[in-house]
Amino acid sequence: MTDHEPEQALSDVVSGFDPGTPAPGLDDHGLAAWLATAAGDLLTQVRATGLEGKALKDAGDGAAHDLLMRLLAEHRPGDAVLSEEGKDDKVRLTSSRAWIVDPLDGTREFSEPPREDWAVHVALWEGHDGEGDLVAGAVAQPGLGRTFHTGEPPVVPERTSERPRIAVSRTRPPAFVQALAEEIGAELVPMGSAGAKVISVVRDVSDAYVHAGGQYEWDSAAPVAVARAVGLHTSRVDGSPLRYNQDEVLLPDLVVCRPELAEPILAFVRRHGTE
Ligand SMILES: Nc1ncnc2c1ncn2[C@@H]1O[C@H](COP(=O)(O)O)[C@@H](OP(=O)(O)O)[C@H]1O
Ligand SMILES: [Mg+2]
Repeated sequence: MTDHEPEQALSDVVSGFDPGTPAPGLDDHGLAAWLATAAGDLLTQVRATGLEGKALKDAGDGAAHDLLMRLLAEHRPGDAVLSEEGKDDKVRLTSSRAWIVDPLDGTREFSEPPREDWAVHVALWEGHDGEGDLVAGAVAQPGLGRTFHTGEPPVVPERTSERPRIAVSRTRPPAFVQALAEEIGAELVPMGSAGAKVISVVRDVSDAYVHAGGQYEWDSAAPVAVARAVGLHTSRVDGSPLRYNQDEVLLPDLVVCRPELAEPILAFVRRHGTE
C-alpha cells in the first residue's frame, strides 16, 4: 500500500456516503437518533480507511461535523447549532431552538481500534433568553451497534453489582474520585468518551459517572438528555442543575448516576470538595 491510499480511501468514503432521508414527519427525538446513527455509520467507514493516529482523529472529527451540519441545515433549517468542531455562532443565544452536537466524542479512543468507547452526540435545547432545557437527545455508540435516544428510552437493567462502579476518564481521572470511591466502597471503571460513560450507567456496566476539571456543553448534553429520560440522576458535582445553551460553554463537571447513589456522592463533595 502506498502512503496516499488512506487519503484516497477517505475522500471516496466522504464523497460516496449516503445517509438516506429521515422518515417523513420524524419528530425531534427521532431526528436526533437518525442524525447520530448516520454520523456513526460514516465514522465507522472513516475508521476503516487505513488512516491512523492524528490523521484518523482529524478525519473523523471533520467528516462527522460536516455531515451533521449539512443534515441539520437541510432538515431543521431554522435552528441554531453549537458543535464542538464549529465556530460558536452566538445566534444560538437568541434562538428558541439550538442543537448541541459533539460529532465525535472520545476522539482518542476512536483512533485506537478496536476500542468501542467513542460516540456521536446530538441534543436539542429549547427555550428563550438562555432559560430553557434539553428536550431531545441521542447518543450513537457504533462500537456497540446501538443508538440510545429520548424517543425510545431504554429500560435500565436491575443493578447487578452490589459494590458501586464509578466510570471515570481513562486518561484524566479527577483525583478526588479515588477518595470518593474509597469512602463509599466503590471501584473505578476507566473508559473513554463522556457519552460512553453515561451510557455505561444506562447499560448497568457502571453505576455512576463522576467528572470534574473540564468539559464543554457538547460533551454532556446528549448523554444527559438520555440519562434523564431513563430516570438517572444528573447534576453538577455541587448538586446544582446542568444548564445548556449558555454564553459560556464550559461545563466542567457532572454526576450521572443511579438515583440511590446521588446523595452519597454529593455528600462527599460537600464535605471534601473536588480538589
Ligand atoms: N479536563 C478536561 N478539559 C476539557 N475537556 C475534557 C476534560 N476532560 C475530559 N474532557 C472532554 O470530555 C470528553 C471525554 O473525555 P474522557 O474520555 O477523558 O472522559 C472528551 O471529548 P472529545 O473526545 O470530544 O474531545 C474530552 O475532550
Ligand atoms: Mg467530547
